[in-house]
Amino acid sequence: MSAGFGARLAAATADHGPLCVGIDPHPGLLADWGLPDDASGLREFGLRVVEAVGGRVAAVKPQSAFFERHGSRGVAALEEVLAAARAAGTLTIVDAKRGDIGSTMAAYADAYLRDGSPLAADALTVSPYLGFGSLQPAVDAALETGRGLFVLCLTSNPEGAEVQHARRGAGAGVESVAAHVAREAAQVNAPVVAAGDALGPVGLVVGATIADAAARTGTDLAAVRGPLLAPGVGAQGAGAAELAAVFGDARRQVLASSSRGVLRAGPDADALRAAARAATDEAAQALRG
Ligand SMILES: O=c1ccn([C@@H]2O[C@H](COP(=O)(O)O)[C@@H](O)[C@H]2O)c(=O)[nH]1
Repeated sequence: MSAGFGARLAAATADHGPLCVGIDPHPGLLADWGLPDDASGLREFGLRVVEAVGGRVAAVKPQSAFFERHGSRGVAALEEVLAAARAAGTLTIVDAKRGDIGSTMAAYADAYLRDGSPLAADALTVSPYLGFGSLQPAVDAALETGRGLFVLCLTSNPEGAEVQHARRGAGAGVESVAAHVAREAAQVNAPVVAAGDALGPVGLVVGATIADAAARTGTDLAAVRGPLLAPGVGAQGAGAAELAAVFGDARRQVLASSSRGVLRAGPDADALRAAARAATDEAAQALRG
């Protein structure tokens, strides 16, 4: 891969708009689509989404949990969906929220961020709650291979606040956990951006549902100089107004993410495409206007 993830994502959003379509094969959606709740159903579901929106949206984001439900066959289906998205020229983000001590994190990095791995994606969601430093092997792999990370920062669920808004440090150095995560990501991105990339490889997950939490926690999203993955659009209730209000100055870094909001239009490919187009237009108006 020649360009870094931040640069590739910036190019993809310039071409297709700031939307990522989540591939979340919920049991209920599989039933609505007339597919069995087994590995063959997952595979068909994922491939139909890629067929409908591949080459038309900036990225797709398979949710690993729904594939893991069906064990090794489910993971094999995820591998096929990733390969199909790659073949369609669409960026892939595996939403697996991995995080562990450094040596185990290195194994996760090998699985999701190394050339030739069957689960390799363009980016991976990771959890910083074993300490941001525990993510270093994944940061190194992302920098080496031109891939990216999205680190959980201010997640879309209300329970996230009890950890992410908590204060750490002492004296003048007191800051929220979310602000600390953002500052650590900014430090990795700074040299990459200084070298000319539009965005660095370490992004954050910041829910479109968090209202004014970035300001309340002192989290400087624009300063991260990395992409901001914004789940919560559609089924969780956020739309254009929320995207514009949450991200303010950082709005050009945002990749809005919608799963059920698009997937409920399926299984018809034209209907899926139309739902993705409408969600893209709404996000573009909120974030690029
Ligand atoms: O803060 C977060 C982080 C990840 N997610 C994931 O995004 C999708 C949302 O699905 P919708 O159907 O669009 O609600 C899902 O895979 C979550 O695990 C999130 O929602 N919030």
